[in-house]
Amino acid sequence: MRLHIRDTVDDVAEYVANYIIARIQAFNPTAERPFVIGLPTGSSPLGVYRFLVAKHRAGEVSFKHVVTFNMDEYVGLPRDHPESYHSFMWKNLFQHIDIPPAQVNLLNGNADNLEAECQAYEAKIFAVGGIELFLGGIGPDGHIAFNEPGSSLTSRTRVKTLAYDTILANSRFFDNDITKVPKLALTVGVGTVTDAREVVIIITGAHKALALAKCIEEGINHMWTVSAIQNHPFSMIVCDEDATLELHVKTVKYFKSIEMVHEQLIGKDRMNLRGAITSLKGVDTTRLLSGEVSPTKKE
Ligand SMILES: N[C@@H]1[C@@H](O)[C@H](O)[C@@H](COP(=O)(O)O)O[C@@H]1O
Repeated sequence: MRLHIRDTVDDVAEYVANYIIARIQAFNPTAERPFVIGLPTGSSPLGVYRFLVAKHRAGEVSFKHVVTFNMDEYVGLPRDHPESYHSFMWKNLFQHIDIPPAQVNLLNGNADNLEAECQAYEAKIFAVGGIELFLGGIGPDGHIAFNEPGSSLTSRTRVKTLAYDTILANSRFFDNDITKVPKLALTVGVGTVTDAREVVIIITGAHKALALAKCIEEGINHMWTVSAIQNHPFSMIVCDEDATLELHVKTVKYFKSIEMVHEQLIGKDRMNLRGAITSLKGVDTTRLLSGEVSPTKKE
């Protein structure tokens, strides 16, 4: 697992958006081979979406061959309700980019048969060849999508009862009235997320510091469902300084030093792994870490 620490929430958003753009471009998607991405709602990805829209308007990225699957949706909330995740995604991302509507997938929380809706969603993900990159946020209790504490770490898309903490946290979108917050949601499972070929998680704010520490410094635990990404072969967390408050100094230093070496080796071009390997040849990595030598200056 990689951890990238950025100074502020805006820096996190810019980093993640640039990373996604680089991944789409490196993938070089076509109509036959689209880039499939899983997307979250909430305040965590908002800056990322703003940045993606700006880059799209500047002609730097196209979503014509991108297919999306959103993580979750409330049950029983009308699709056009301002707080439905459907409304959120169209308002903050989809209506501003060139993605064909048929390539947008959101769970239908008003389906007659919710179980069948969840199974069809999983089948559709499978049919397009799986998810290339799943972007996620977390709740302060470490839940990913609506996989509340105690959820199975192999869970699939299903109906979930929301935890009281989540209802309370989300009441800010419903006039601070918990009675207006839906109590059920459809959500992808932890297993659905970790089946993606890459997982990128945004964690910002001091209120999520404990969750970040549990996710990184302790074992995999169903009470902090995001910790399941420890088992993922290609996962990354991007956090701000505030979110590191509960981490050991040693942990922060470790991940910062790893990133420093990484940056020195491959610079801004994070896709250029071939270049990184070439630059590594003949370089003393211990001296590289200390800043004594640079990857390009071989002796
Ligand atoms: N189901 C969503 C999650 O997918 C999201 O990660 C979480 C955190 O939201 P925020 O980013 O606003 O803190 O809220 C909800 O519970």
